[in-house]
Amino acid sequence: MGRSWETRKPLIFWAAGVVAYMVAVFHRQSLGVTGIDAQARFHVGAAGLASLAMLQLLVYAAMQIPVGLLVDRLGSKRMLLTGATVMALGQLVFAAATTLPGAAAGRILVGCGDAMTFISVIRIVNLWFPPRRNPLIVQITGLLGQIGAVASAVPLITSLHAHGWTPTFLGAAALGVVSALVVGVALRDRTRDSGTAALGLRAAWAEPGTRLGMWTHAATQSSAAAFTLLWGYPFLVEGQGLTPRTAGVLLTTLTALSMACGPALGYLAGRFPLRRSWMVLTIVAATGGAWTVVLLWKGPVPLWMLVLLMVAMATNGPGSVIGFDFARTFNPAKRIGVATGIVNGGGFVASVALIALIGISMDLQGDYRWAFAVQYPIWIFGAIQVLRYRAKARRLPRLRLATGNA
Ligand SMILES: N[C@@H](Cc1c[nH]cn1)C(=O)NCC(=O)O
Repeated sequence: MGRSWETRKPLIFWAAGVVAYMVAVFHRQSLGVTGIDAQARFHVGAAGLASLAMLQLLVYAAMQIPVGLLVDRLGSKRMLLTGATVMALGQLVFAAATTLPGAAAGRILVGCGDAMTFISVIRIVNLWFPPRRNPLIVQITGLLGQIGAVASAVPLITSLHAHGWTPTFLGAAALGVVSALVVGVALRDRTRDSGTAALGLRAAWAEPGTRLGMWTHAATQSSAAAFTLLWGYPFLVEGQGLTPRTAGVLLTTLTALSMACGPALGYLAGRFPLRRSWMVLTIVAATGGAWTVVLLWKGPVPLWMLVLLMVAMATNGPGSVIGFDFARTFNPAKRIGVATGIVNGGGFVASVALIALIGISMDLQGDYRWAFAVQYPIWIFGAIQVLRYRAKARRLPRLRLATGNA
């Protein structure tokens, strides 16, 4: 019994964290899938709806470093429980809200609780699994989170049409109870860190490997994130003249391919840790290359080329996870929370900035081609920073971490 518990407990703890993460992604996506009803309920147009989504993402991004510090001090279990409770509260507020400020308060709470979840799960993986298996397990965590996103659409829309707004979001809030119960019963934390938060933050930031991870996350994930979270559907329907159904199929294809790509990249990153930065640069180049063909195409882009664009962007989410692997291999376990927070925060700040820049560009000149061209500075600057911090990380002597190289 003792032995089998010892071998099973990492899996049980991780599974509890994954349940919490899937519920968090369900909450995160709940505004997107109920957007049309939200516009009617809060008397806002597309811009008002986009502002609510951006607000939630901004709070998520802004919370990454404080939450990372708290994860290091309080452990994953407390943070996952707090995150589940705050998100449930957010959905309660959203269920009752009838005005835009009320809705905004709900989305702020959801963004805040969501911010506590992924970092806490990454810490469970880092502490309980052997280093070689970390990249694959973190990829599978991301993949299972995507299932939470896909699974949110049908139940929420069905419930919205059958029972209406308030009961649907009360139901979503109740999921927080499930998440808290699973974490409360199944997860045990390892010992807490005794260092000070300020020292942890300074040390994690000073480590070039952390910033290598941050720029990896920013350069890889922003294109697909902006596409799936807001601009993909209007680009495909208004910009390319596709039917809503074909646009939906392409977006689903992107998510499905991304889920298939995760384990493959996780395996490669674990097997060839010294080639991780090349994987990152290849992903950025492939994404930039596919977009360049699409943006330069005269007239409507053929469907096969749009499919190739989806294939290239499908590598973005899994590629971004390599950033967390840099954080892990270049930082000791006691500051893994804050290092992961820096990496995750960088990726989401870049994604929010890209979403905003595409919107501003569309308002100014109305052409999707020019609007999507705002991605180039992010890719180019991101790739330069990856090369720069890779060189810095390689120059430092590495005594401590087996795969601490780029
Ligand atoms: N880049 C994502 C992870 C991912 C994996 N596959 C697709 N996306 C990320 O940063 N996740 C953080 C989170 O809170 O979801």
